[in-house]
Amino acid sequence: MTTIYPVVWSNNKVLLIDQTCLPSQYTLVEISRYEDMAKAIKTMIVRGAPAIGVATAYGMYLGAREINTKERETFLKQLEEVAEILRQTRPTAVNLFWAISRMLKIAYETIGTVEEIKNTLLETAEKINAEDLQTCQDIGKNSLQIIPPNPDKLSILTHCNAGALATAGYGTALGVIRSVWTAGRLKRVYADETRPRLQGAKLTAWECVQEKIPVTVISDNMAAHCMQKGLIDLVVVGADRIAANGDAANKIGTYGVAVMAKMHNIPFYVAAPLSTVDYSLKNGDLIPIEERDPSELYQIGDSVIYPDGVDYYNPAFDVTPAKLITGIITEQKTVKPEELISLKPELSYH
Ligand SMILES: CSC[C@H]1O[C@H](OP(=O)(O)O)[C@H](O)[C@@H]1O
Repeated sequence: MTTIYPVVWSNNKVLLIDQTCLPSQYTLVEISRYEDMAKAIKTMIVRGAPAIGVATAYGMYLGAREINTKERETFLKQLEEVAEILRQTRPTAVNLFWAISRMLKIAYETIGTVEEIKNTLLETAEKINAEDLQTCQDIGKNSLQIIPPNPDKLSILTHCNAGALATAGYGTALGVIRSVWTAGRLKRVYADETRPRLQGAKLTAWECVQEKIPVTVISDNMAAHCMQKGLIDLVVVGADRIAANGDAANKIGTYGVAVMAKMHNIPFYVAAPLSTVDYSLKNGDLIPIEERDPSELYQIGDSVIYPDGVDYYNPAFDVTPAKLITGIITEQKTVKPEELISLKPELSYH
Protein backbone atom coordinates (compact mmCIF):
# COMPACT_ATOMS: atom_id res chain seq x y z
CA MET A 1 0.00 0.00 0.00
CA THR A 2 1.42 3.37 -0.95
CA THR A 3 2.80 5.65 1.76
CA ILE A 4 3.17 8.72 -0.43
CA TYR A 5 1.32 11.65 1.15
CA PRO A 6 2.02 14.94 -0.67
CA VAL A 7 0.29 17.20 1.88
CA VAL A 8 0.69 16.51 5.62
CA TRP A 9 -0.17 18.60 8.71
CA SER A 10 2.65 18.23 11.23
CA ASN A 11 3.79 20.32 14.21
CA ASN A 12 1.52 23.25 13.35
CA LYS A 13 2.63 23.52 9.75
CA VAL A 14 2.05 21.86 6.39
CA LEU A 15 4.70 19.60 4.91
CA LEU A 16 4.62 19.37 1.11
CA ILE A 17 6.59 16.93 -1.01
CA ASP A 18 8.36 19.27 -3.43
CA GLN A 19 7.23 17.70 -6.70
CA THR A 20 9.47 19.99 -8.74
CA CYS A 21 12.49 18.15 -7.30
CA LEU A 22 11.35 14.57 -8.03
CA PRO A 23 12.56 12.11 -9.12
CA SER A 24 16.14 13.12 -8.37
CA GLN A 25 15.44 14.55 -4.92
CA TYR A 26 12.79 13.76 -2.29
CA THR A 27 12.45 17.09 -0.47
CA LEU A 28 9.85 18.33 2.01
CA VAL A 29 8.86 22.00 2.06
CA GLU A 30 7.47 23.50 5.30
CA ILE A 31 4.55 25.91 4.82
CA SER A 32 3.36 28.07 7.71
CA ARG A 33 1.82 31.02 5.87
CA TYR A 34 -1.04 31.06 3.36
CA GLU A 35 0.85 33.18 0.87
CA ASP A 36 3.59 30.56 0.78
CA MET A 37 0.92 27.93 0.16
CA ALA A 38 -0.44 30.03 -2.72
CA LYS A 39 3.07 30.20 -4.18
CA ALA A 40 3.57 26.45 -3.74
CA ILE A 41 0.36 25.81 -5.72
CA LYS A 42 1.24 28.33 -8.45
CA THR A 43 4.79 26.97 -8.88
CA MET A 44 3.54 23.35 -8.75
CA ILE A 45 5.49 22.28 -5.71
CA VAL A 46 2.11 20.73 -4.99
CA ARG A 47 -0.03 19.87 -8.03
CA GLY A 48 -2.83 17.62 -9.14
CA ALA A 49 -6.47 18.60 -8.67
CA PRO A 50 -7.28 16.76 -5.40
CA ALA A 51 -3.88 17.55 -3.87
CA ILE A 52 -4.42 21.21 -4.79
CA GLY A 53 -7.79 21.03 -3.04
CA VAL A 54 -6.24 19.60 0.12
CA ALA A 55 -3.38 22.14 0.04
CA THR A 56 -5.87 24.98 -0.47
CA ALA A 57 -7.92 23.84 2.52
CA TYR A 58 -4.82 24.03 4.74
CA GLY A 59 -3.95 27.35 3.07
CA MET A 60 -7.32 28.71 4.18
CA TYR A 61 -6.59 27.61 7.74
CA LEU A 62 -3.08 29.12 7.66
CA GLY A 63 -4.61 32.38 6.47
CA ALA A 64 -7.26 32.26 9.19
CA ARG A 65 -4.56 31.66 11.79
CA GLU A 66 -2.80 34.86 10.75
CA ILE A 67 -5.91 37.02 11.16
CA ASN A 68 -5.48 38.98 14.35
CA THR A 69 -8.96 40.01 15.51
CA LYS A 70 -11.64 38.70 17.84
CA GLU A 71 -14.36 40.44 15.81
CA ARG A 72 -16.33 37.81 13.82
CA GLU A 73 -17.29 40.12 10.95
CA THR A 74 -13.76 41.49 10.60
CA PHE A 75 -12.36 37.95 10.72
CA LEU A 76 -14.74 36.69 8.01
CA LYS A 77 -13.98 39.68 5.79
CA GLN A 78 -10.25 39.03 6.04
CA LEU A 79 -10.79 35.31 5.45
CA GLU A 80 -12.48 36.21 2.16
CA GLU A 81 -9.32 38.11 1.24
CA VAL A 82 -7.25 34.97 1.95
CA ALA A 83 -9.62 33.02 -0.27
CA GLU A 84 -9.15 35.51 -3.10
CA ILE A 85 -5.37 35.14 -3.03
CA LEU A 86 -5.70 31.35 -3.19
CA ARG A 87 -8.26 31.58 -6.02
CA GLN A 88 -5.73 33.45 -8.16
CA THR A 89 -3.20 30.57 -8.15
CA ARG A 90 -4.50 28.13 -10.80
CA PRO A 91 -7.84 28.37 -12.68
CA THR A 92 -8.60 24.87 -13.99
CA ALA A 93 -8.50 22.37 -11.10
CA VAL A 94 -11.96 22.84 -9.62
CA ASN A 95 -10.94 21.16 -6.34
CA LEU A 96 -9.20 24.42 -5.42
CA PHE A 97 -12.47 26.35 -5.61
CA TRP A 98 -14.40 23.46 -4.08
CA ALA A 99 -12.07 23.53 -1.05
CA ILE A 100 -12.35 27.31 -0.66
CA SER A 101 -16.15 27.17 -0.80
CA ARG A 102 -16.26 24.35 1.73
CA MET A 103 -13.90 26.13 4.14
CA LEU A 104 -15.76 29.46 3.84
CA LYS A 105 -19.11 27.71 4.39
CA ILE A 106 -17.79 26.12 7.58
CA ALA A 107 -16.45 29.47 8.79
CA TYR A 108 -19.78 31.24 8.27
CA GLU A 109 -21.76 28.37 9.78
CA THR A 110 -19.61 28.03 12.90
CA ILE A 111 -21.31 29.82 15.76
CA GLY A 112 -18.64 30.68 18.29
CA THR A 113 -15.54 32.76 18.92
CA VAL A 114 -13.02 33.51 16.21
CA GLU A 115 -10.70 31.04 17.93
CA GLU A 116 -13.37 28.35 17.67
CA ILE A 117 -13.85 29.10 13.98
CA LYS A 118 -10.11 28.74 13.42
CA ASN A 119 -10.10 25.37 15.20
CA THR A 120 -13.04 24.19 13.09
CA LEU A 121 -11.21 25.23 9.92
CA LEU A 122 -8.20 23.12 10.83
CA GLU A 123 -10.45 20.16 11.61
CA THR A 124 -12.13 20.61 8.22
CA ALA A 125 -8.83 20.73 6.34
CA GLU A 126 -7.77 17.52 8.10
CA LYS A 127 -11.15 15.98 7.18
CA ILE A 128 -10.76 16.95 3.51
CA ASN A 129 -7.32 15.32 3.50
CA ALA A 130 -8.59 12.10 5.06
CA GLU A 131 -11.71 12.00 2.88
CA ASP A 132 -9.70 12.32 -0.34
CA LEU A 133 -7.44 9.42 0.63
CA GLN A 134 -10.50 7.23 1.25
CA THR A 135 -12.09 8.49 -1.98
CA CYS A 136 -9.05 7.42 -4.02
CA GLN A 137 -9.09 3.97 -2.44
CA ASP A 138 -12.80 3.68 -3.24
CA ILE A 139 -12.14 4.70 -6.84
CA GLY A 140 -9.49 1.99 -7.04
CA LYS A 141 -11.86 -0.58 -5.59
CA ASN A 142 -14.65 0.39 -7.98
CA SER A 143 -12.32 0.18 -10.94
CA LEU A 144 -12.00 -3.59 -10.48
CA GLN A 145 -15.63 -3.94 -11.60
CA ILE A 146 -14.79 -2.60 -15.05
CA ILE A 147 -11.60 -4.56 -15.63
CA PRO A 148 -12.19 -7.21 -18.35
CA PRO A 149 -12.92 -10.60 -16.71
CA ASN A 150 -10.44 -12.52 -18.87
CA PRO A 151 -7.49 -13.77 -16.78
CA ASP A 152 -4.97 -12.00 -19.02
CA LYS A 153 -3.01 -9.28 -17.31
CA LEU A 154 -3.53 -5.79 -18.68
CA SER A 155 -1.20 -3.17 -20.06
CA ILE A 156 -2.58 0.21 -19.08
CA LEU A 157 -1.54 3.56 -20.52
CA THR A 158 -1.83 6.71 -18.46
CA HIS A 159 -1.06 10.36 -19.15
CA CYS A 160 0.53 12.85 -16.76
CA ASN A 161 0.42 12.02 -13.04
CA ALA A 162 -2.86 11.29 -11.34
CA GLY A 163 -1.16 9.40 -8.58
CA ALA A 164 -0.67 9.61 -4.84
CA LEU A 165 1.32 12.80 -5.52
CA ALA A 166 -1.72 14.40 -7.20
CA THR A 167 -4.15 13.52 -4.42
CA ALA A 168 -4.15 13.02 -0.64
CA GLY A 169 -2.46 9.69 -1.39
CA TYR A 170 -3.07 6.50 -3.44
CA GLY A 171 -4.15 8.43 -6.56
CA THR A 172 -7.05 8.40 -8.97
CA ALA A 173 -5.81 7.02 -12.30
CA LEU A 174 -2.78 5.61 -10.55
CA GLY A 175 -5.10 4.45 -7.77
CA VAL A 176 -6.86 2.36 -10.40
CA ILE A 177 -3.48 1.05 -11.52
CA ARG A 178 -2.46 0.27 -7.92
CA SER A 179 -5.71 -1.62 -7.37
CA VAL A 180 -5.37 -3.61 -10.61
CA TRP A 181 -1.75 -4.38 -9.65
CA THR A 182 -2.76 -5.51 -6.16
CA ALA A 183 -5.46 -7.70 -7.73
CA GLY A 184 -2.73 -9.40 -9.79
CA ARG A 185 -4.26 -8.24 -13.06
CA LEU A 186 -1.65 -5.71 -14.25
CA LYS A 187 1.11 -6.61 -16.70
CA ARG A 188 2.61 -3.15 -17.23
CA VAL A 189 2.00 0.58 -17.12
CA TYR A 190 2.84 2.72 -20.13
CA ALA A 191 3.45 6.23 -18.82
CA ASP A 192 3.42 9.11 -21.29
CA GLU A 193 6.27 11.48 -20.48
CA THR A 194 3.72 14.32 -20.72
CA ARG A 195 5.46 17.34 -22.13
CA PRO A 196 6.15 20.06 -21.22
CA ARG A 197 6.49 19.46 -17.46
CA LEU A 198 6.99 15.70 -17.80
CA GLN A 199 4.78 14.66 -14.86
CA GLY A 200 4.51 11.18 -16.40
CA ALA A 201 8.24 10.62 -16.76
CA LYS A 202 9.15 12.28 -13.47
CA LEU A 203 6.25 11.50 -11.15
CA THR A 204 4.19 8.56 -12.43
CA ALA A 205 7.33 6.59 -13.22
CA TRP A 206 8.72 7.45 -9.77
CA GLU A 207 5.56 6.25 -8.04
CA CYS A 208 5.56 3.00 -10.03
CA VAL A 209 9.24 2.36 -9.28
CA GLN A 210 8.62 2.95 -5.55
CA GLU A 211 6.08 0.12 -5.63
CA LYS A 212 7.87 -2.11 -8.13
CA ILE A 213 5.01 -1.76 -10.63
CA PRO A 214 6.45 -2.51 -14.10
CA VAL A 215 6.44 0.77 -16.03
CA THR A 216 7.55 1.77 -19.50
CA VAL A 217 7.97 5.49 -20.05
CA ILE A 218 7.14 6.56 -23.61
CA SER A 219 7.42 9.90 -25.32
CA ASP A 220 3.99 11.44 -25.92
CA ASN A 221 4.23 10.87 -29.68
CA MET A 222 4.68 7.11 -29.16
CA ALA A 223 1.23 6.46 -27.67
CA ALA A 224 -0.44 6.01 -31.08
CA HIS A 225 2.22 3.56 -32.23
CA CYS A 226 1.87 1.51 -29.00
CA MET A 227 -1.87 1.35 -29.53
CA GLN A 228 -1.48 0.40 -33.20
CA LYS A 229 0.91 -2.41 -32.19
CA GLY A 230 -1.64 -3.79 -29.72
CA LEU A 231 0.48 -3.01 -26.66
CA ILE A 232 -2.28 -1.10 -24.83
CA ASP A 233 -5.39 -2.79 -23.41
CA LEU A 234 -6.89 0.18 -21.57
CA VAL A 235 -6.29 3.86 -20.88
CA VAL A 236 -7.01 5.55 -17.55
CA VAL A 237 -6.34 9.22 -16.78
CA GLY A 238 -7.21 11.73 -14.08
CA ALA A 239 -9.13 14.97 -14.41
CA ASP A 240 -8.91 18.55 -13.23
CA ARG A 241 -12.48 19.56 -13.90
CA ILE A 242 -15.38 17.57 -15.33
CA ALA A 243 -18.47 19.34 -16.65
CA ALA A 244 -21.99 18.09 -15.91
CA ASN A 245 -22.22 16.38 -19.31
CA GLY A 246 -19.01 14.40 -18.69
CA ASP A 247 -16.59 16.47 -20.80
CA ALA A 248 -13.30 16.27 -18.88
CA ALA A 249 -10.38 18.70 -18.65
CA ASN A 250 -7.07 17.04 -17.98
CA LYS A 251 -3.41 17.57 -18.75
CA ILE A 252 -2.65 18.77 -22.26
CA GLY A 253 -2.35 15.80 -24.57
CA THR A 254 -5.15 13.80 -22.94
CA TYR A 255 -7.60 14.66 -25.72
CA GLY A 256 -5.18 13.27 -28.33
CA VAL A 257 -4.80 10.05 -26.35
CA ALA A 258 -8.60 9.74 -26.21
CA VAL A 259 -8.93 10.22 -29.98
CA MET A 260 -6.31 7.53 -30.60
CA ALA A 261 -7.94 5.16 -28.09
CA LYS A 262 -11.27 5.59 -29.88
CA MET A 263 -9.58 4.91 -33.22
CA HIS A 264 -8.15 1.65 -31.83
CA ASN A 265 -11.25 0.60 -29.85
CA ILE A 266 -9.33 0.82 -26.60
CA PRO A 267 -11.42 1.60 -23.47
CA PHE A 268 -10.67 5.13 -22.21
CA TYR A 269 -11.55 5.82 -18.57
CA VAL A 270 -11.38 8.96 -16.46
CA ALA A 271 -10.84 8.32 -12.74
CA ALA A 272 -11.89 11.22 -10.54
CA PRO A 273 -13.60 12.07 -7.25
CA LEU A 274 -16.98 13.81 -7.39
CA SER A 275 -15.23 16.89 -5.95
CA THR A 276 -13.70 17.26 -9.44
CA VAL A 277 -17.12 17.39 -11.13
CA ASP A 278 -18.32 20.96 -11.64
CA TYR A 279 -22.07 20.52 -12.04
CA SER A 280 -22.45 24.26 -12.56
CA LEU A 281 -20.89 23.89 -16.02
CA LYS A 282 -23.12 22.48 -18.77
CA ASN A 283 -20.22 21.32 -20.94
CA GLY A 284 -16.46 21.36 -21.28
CA ASP A 285 -16.33 24.50 -23.46
CA LEU A 286 -16.93 26.44 -20.23
CA ILE A 287 -13.91 25.02 -18.37
CA PRO A 288 -11.19 27.70 -17.90
CA ILE A 289 -7.91 26.44 -19.36
CA GLU A 290 -4.75 27.64 -17.64
CA GLU A 291 -1.97 28.98 -19.84
CA ARG A 292 1.42 28.72 -18.22
CA ASP A 293 4.76 30.42 -18.72
CA PRO A 294 6.34 29.66 -22.14
CA SER A 295 9.63 28.83 -20.43
CA GLU A 296 8.06 25.44 -19.56
CA LEU A 297 8.15 24.79 -23.33
CA TYR A 298 11.39 26.25 -24.50
CA GLN A 299 13.61 25.33 -21.55
CA ILE A 300 14.61 21.85 -20.37
CA GLY A 301 16.81 22.22 -17.34
CA ASP A 302 19.33 24.91 -18.26
CA SER A 303 19.15 24.39 -21.99
CA VAL A 304 16.93 26.49 -24.25
CA ILE A 305 15.62 24.28 -27.06
CA TYR A 306 13.78 26.83 -29.23
CA PRO A 307 15.41 29.44 -31.45
CA ASP A 308 14.79 33.12 -30.82
CA GLY A 309 11.93 34.61 -32.78
CA VAL A 310 9.32 31.84 -32.33
CA ASP A 311 5.92 32.41 -30.73
CA TYR A 312 4.56 30.31 -27.88
CA TYR A 313 1.31 28.69 -26.80
CA ASN A 314 1.31 26.74 -23.51
CA PRO A 315 -2.20 25.59 -22.45
CA ALA A 316 -1.74 23.28 -19.44
CA PHE A 317 -4.96 21.35 -20.12
CA ASP A 318 -7.29 20.23 -22.87
CA VAL A 319 -10.86 18.95 -22.81
CA THR A 320 -11.84 15.43 -23.81
CA PRO A 321 -15.46 15.32 -25.00
CA ALA A 322 -17.75 12.86 -23.23
CA LYS A 323 -18.27 10.88 -26.46
CA LEU A 324 -14.64 9.73 -26.29
CA ILE A 325 -14.90 8.59 -22.64
CA THR A 326 -15.92 4.97 -21.99
CA GLY A 327 -16.61 5.62 -18.32
CA ILE A 328 -15.92 7.87 -15.36
CA ILE A 329 -14.73 5.94 -12.30
CA THR A 330 -15.80 7.75 -9.14
CA GLU A 331 -15.77 6.88 -5.44
CA GLN A 332 -19.45 5.95 -5.72
CA LYS A 333 -19.41 3.90 -8.93
CA THR A 334 -18.36 3.91 -12.56
CA VAL A 335 -20.79 5.70 -14.82
CA LYS A 336 -21.08 6.57 -18.47
CA PRO A 337 -20.52 10.30 -18.97
CA GLU A 338 -24.21 10.91 -19.62
CA GLU A 339 -25.05 9.24 -16.26
CA LEU A 340 -22.77 11.56 -14.27
CA ILE A 341 -25.69 13.84 -13.45
CA SER A 342 -27.20 11.00 -11.42
CA LEU A 343 -24.31 11.26 -8.94
CA LYS A 344 -24.79 14.98 -8.29
CA PRO A 345 -24.44 15.43 -4.53
CA GLU A 346 -27.21 17.16 -2.54
CA LEU A 347 -24.73 19.74 -1.33
CA SER A 348 -22.36 21.19 -3.92
CA TYR A 349 -19.45 23.47 -3.09
CA HIS A 350 -18.88 24.63 -6.66
C1 LIG B 1 -5.62 13.44 -9.87
S1 LIG B 1 -5.82 14.84 -10.83
C2 LIG B 1 -4.25 15.03 -11.49
C3 LIG B 1 -4.28 15.90 -12.71
O1 LIG B 1 -3.63 17.15 -12.43
C4 LIG B 1 -2.56 17.28 -13.33
O2 LIG B 1 -2.32 18.59 -13.69
P1 LIG B 1 -1.11 19.41 -12.98
O3 LIG B 1 0.05 18.48 -12.90
O4 LIG B 1 -0.90 20.58 -13.93
O5 LIG B 1 -1.65 19.84 -11.64
C5 LIG B 1 -2.96 16.44 -14.50
O6 LIG B 1 -3.95 17.08 -15.28
C6 LIG B 1 -3.50 15.24 -13.80
O7 LIG B 1 -4.28 14.38 -14.55
